[in-house]
Amino acid sequence: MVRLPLKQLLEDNPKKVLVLDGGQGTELENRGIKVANPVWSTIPFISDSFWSDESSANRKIVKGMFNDFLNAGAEILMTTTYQTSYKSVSENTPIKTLSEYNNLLTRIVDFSRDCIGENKYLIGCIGPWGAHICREFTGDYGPDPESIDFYEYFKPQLDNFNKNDKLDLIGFETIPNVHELRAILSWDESILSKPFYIGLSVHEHGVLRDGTTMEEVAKVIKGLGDKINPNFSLLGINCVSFNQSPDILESLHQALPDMALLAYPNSGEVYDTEKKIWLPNSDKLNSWDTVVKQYIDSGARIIGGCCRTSPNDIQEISTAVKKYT
Ligand SMILES: [Zn+2]
Repeated sequence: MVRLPLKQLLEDNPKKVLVLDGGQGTELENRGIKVANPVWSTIPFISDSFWSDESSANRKIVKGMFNDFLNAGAEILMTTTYQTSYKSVSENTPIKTLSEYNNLLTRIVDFSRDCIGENKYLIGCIGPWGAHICREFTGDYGPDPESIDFYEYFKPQLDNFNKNDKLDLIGFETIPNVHELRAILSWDESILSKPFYIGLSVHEHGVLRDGTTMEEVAKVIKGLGDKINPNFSLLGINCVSFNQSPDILESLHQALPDMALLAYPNSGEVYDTEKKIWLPNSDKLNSWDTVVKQYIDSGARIIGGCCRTSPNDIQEISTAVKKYT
């Protein structure tokens, strides 16, 4: 194998910080793919022409995105599978059976691996239950969140990703709700047999979108003691406010000083939920240089960008990571 196993790389090189890619869904949108639909950035992979026609326009766009993130310095990249759960796909596309679904995921992973080559790390990205019901930024999972069968929801995507050696890491992203966090952390190696991380969806006031504090998050993890799945490799924050993200990561570091962390915030623009557009942030307090330095001081081992971050942002992150490691 060309790559060291990711866990080994991080353990053997305590100073190593990996540069992640940027916001794929919004980057594909910038490049002309219409992602406004229930499976969001999965959409280019649903059409047969993506797979049958080497010169398909969407194929060139996705390949170009990976290329530009690589050239900007990304060392670990994601599959574009945030809204590719079996439930979302089978309810909203012509792909209906489990075998068609597995074929789709395998094709996406193969394609992504071909785009990035054997030397880079590949994350199998999985969005939260909230992405299926459009609640990942409220954390509101209804009146009876305890009764949600999270395992049933995630199982088809997990089973596929667990078995795929082209993936180095599974990434649960934008987890906004403590019930979902508890569910994921309750799964043992028979359910999650590959290294995985959890990216939390955190409010700018520093609590999970459902109000759970970072101390409570730490309590959930510490409470598992020896029962914690040894594949649980990193915890962090994603799709959070650029300005607030260094403080949020530091509070996670205070609560869990031994945990390897990761951070990939939004670009610093602000989403206007009424007009449904991104506005420039007139109060951008930080630059990537200062943010990255603070992340590293707080124990971050993987740093990148989430929604609206582009290859230019990844270039700035990469420069800062080189400067501070
Ligand atoms: Zn995002």
